[in-house]
Amino acid sequence: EDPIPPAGSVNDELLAKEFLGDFNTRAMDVYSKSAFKAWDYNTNITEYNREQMVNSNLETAVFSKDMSGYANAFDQTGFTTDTKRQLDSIRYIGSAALPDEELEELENILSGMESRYSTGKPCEAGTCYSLEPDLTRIMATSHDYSELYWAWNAWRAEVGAPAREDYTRYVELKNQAAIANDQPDAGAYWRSYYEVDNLQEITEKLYDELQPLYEQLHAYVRRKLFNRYGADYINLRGPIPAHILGNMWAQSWSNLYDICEPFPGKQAVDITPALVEQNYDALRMFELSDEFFESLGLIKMPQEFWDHSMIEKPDDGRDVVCHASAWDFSNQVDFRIKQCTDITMDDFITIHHEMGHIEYYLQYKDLPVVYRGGANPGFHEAVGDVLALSVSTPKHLKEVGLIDEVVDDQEADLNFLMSIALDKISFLPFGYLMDQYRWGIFNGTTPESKFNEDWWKLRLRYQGIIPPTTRTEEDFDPAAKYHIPADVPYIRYFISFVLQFQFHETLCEAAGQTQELYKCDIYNSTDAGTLLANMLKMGSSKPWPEALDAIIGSTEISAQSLINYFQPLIDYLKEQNEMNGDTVGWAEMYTPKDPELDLTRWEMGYEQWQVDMAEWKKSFE
Ligand SMILES: CC(=O)N[C@@H](CC(=O)O)C(=O)NC[C@H](CC1(C(=O)N[C@@H](Cc2ccc(O)cc2)C(=O)O)CCCC1)C(=O)O
Ligand SMILES: [Zn+2]
Repeated sequence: EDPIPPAGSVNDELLAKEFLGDFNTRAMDVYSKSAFKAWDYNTNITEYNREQMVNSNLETAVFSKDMSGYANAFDQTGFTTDTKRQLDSIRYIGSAALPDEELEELENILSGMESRYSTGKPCEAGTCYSLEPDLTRIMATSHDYSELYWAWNAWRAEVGAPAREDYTRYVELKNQAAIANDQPDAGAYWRSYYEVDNLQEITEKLYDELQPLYEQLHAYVRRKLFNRYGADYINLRGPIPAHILGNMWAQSWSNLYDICEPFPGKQAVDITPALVEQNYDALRMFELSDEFFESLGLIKMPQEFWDHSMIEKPDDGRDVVCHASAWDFSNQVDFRIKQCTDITMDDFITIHHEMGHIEYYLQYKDLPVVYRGGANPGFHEAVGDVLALSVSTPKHLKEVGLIDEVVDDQEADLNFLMSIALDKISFLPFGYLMDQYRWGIFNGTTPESKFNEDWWKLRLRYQGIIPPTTRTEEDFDPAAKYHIPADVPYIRYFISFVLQFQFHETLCEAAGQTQELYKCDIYNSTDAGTLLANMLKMGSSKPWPEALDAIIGSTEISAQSLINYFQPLIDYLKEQNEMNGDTVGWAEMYTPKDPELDLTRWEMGYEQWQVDMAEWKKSFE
C-alpha cells in the first residue's frame, strides 16, 4: 500500500493501465464479498444479516475511497479515451465519499428503510397482510371501493408516514455525498449516469410527445370506471381516485383489462388462468423464459443461476425482500434472481424483465468491472421488456400452448393492444414523475414541509389521479413505493419504456417480420439475437448513443416507435372518447393551461376536487 501521490501528479499511461489491471482484480473480490452479504440479508432479513451487510458496505467504501485517490493521482493528459473513461468511473464513488461517520449513518438509514418497507404487514381484525401477495392481490382483483381504500391507506400508514424522518436525513446525507463527488446535489449525481447535460430536456420532450396518448387512455379508463362505480365516485371531467386502478401505485392498469376490453370475449390475452390450469410453478415459468432467450442464440442461464436463485417466497417464516431483483455478484460466475413469484401473467412478464438483466450481466461479464453496466441505466431496464413484447403476442402464447386459438382480425388486435397499453401507456407519467419529484427534493425546490403536497401535485398533474382522502404532511405517501426508501433512481424506467419499442422495431426487422409492429414475435431469430447481443457486449464501455447506434442505427432516442406500435389503439381510443362525449384530461380544473394562472390551484388539489365532485353530482340530481 504505497502512499497515494498528489492529485494529477502522475502523467504515465503505462502506470495507469497497471493500476487499472490491479484495480479490476481487487474490485471483483471486494464487490463480490459485498454482494453475497447483501444477498444473505435480502433473502433472510435479520439484524445480524443487516449488520453484516452494513459492515461489508463500509469496508467496500474504504476500498473505493482508496482507489478513487489513486485514480485521481493521474494527470490524464495524452491518455487514450478508454484509459480516461476507466479512471473517471473509479474517481466518482457515490456515498463512499462521505466521512466514515456519515457513511455509517446513511448505511443504517438505508437498511432501516429497506427493512421497514420489506417487512411491512398492516393488520386488520387479527389478520395481517403482506404487500406481496396479499395487498397486491386485493388491489388487482377487488371492485369494492372501500376495500380498495382500506388496502391503499393501510399500506401508506404502515410504511409511508413512518419513513418520513429517515428520509429527511437521507436527503441531507445524499446531497453531502454528491458534493463530495463534484456534483451540486444527489439528483445531479443520478443524472450524471447518462453523460449528457440535458437529460431533463430530453425526457421532457419525450413526455410531451407521449402525453396525448396517455390522455386518451386516461379518459377511456375513467369512463369505464364511471360505469363501474358511478357518479358518486367518478367525475368524468376530473382526476381518477388513485386506489381503483388495479395497482397499489396506479402505475400499471392491466388489472382493469376486464372492463376495458374493446371487444369482450373476442381474444383471450390474460394467460393467468392457463398458467394455473396447466399447473405452472415458478420454475417452469423461469424455464419457459430461459427457452425464449436461448431461441435467439443468447446466453442461457448458467447452472449456478438455477442452483442459487430464490424464485419463490420462502415458506419457512423468513422475512425476505420480495421486490423482484436480478443480481450480478461481480465474480463472472454467480448470477441470480430473487422473486416471490406468483402464478400470474404479471409475474411471467417480470421474470422476463429480470432475466433480461441477467442476460446483460452474462454478455458483458468479461469486460473490466467498471464497464459492467448498461450503456445507460435505461438500456438495462429495456432488455427483458423487449423480449416480453414478443412473448406477450397471441401468436407466441399459442405457440407455447398458453392460449388455444389466435383470432386474426382487427377486433382481436385491438383487444391485444389494449392489454399492452394498460401496462405501457399508463406507466409513462409515473415513470416520468418519480424522479422529477426526487430531483426537486435534492435541489431544494421541494422543502421537507411540502414532501407530501408536492408528491400529490405531480401525481395530479401527470397521472390525473387524486388521493381517495385528504392527505397532509403527517403522511409521506412517496415512501409507499419501493424505489423511494430503497434509494433506487427511476427515470431509467421511463427511458426504457421508450427505448424498448425502438429496439423491438429494429429486432423485428432483423427477424424478417414485415407485418404490423404489434404482431411481431422475434422467437427463434438468431439474427435478432445477434444484433441485440452485440450491443449488450459493449456494457458501459462507450457513451450510450454509440450503443444505441450499434443496435438501431441511430443515436437518437425517439418516442416514434412506441407511437407507431400503438397507432391503431390510439385511433380507437379517440373514436371511443368522442363517441362518449368525453373531454380528455382533467385540465380545466387542475392543469394551469396558461402559465399565468396562479399555481395556488394546485394547493387546492383534493379540496378543490371535493368542491367539483359536489357540483358534478348535483348535475346528476
Ligand atoms: C441488485 C439490483 O437491484 N438489481 C436491479 C437490476 C440492475 O440494476 O442490474 C434490480 O433487479 N432492480 C429491481 C427492479 C424490480 C422491478 C421494478 O422495480 N420495476 C419498476 C418499474 C417497472 C414496472 C414494470 C415493468 O415492466 C418494468 C419496470 C416498478 O416495479 O416500479 C419489479 C418488477 C419489474 C422490475 C428491476 O428489475 O428493475
Ligand atoms: Zn429492471
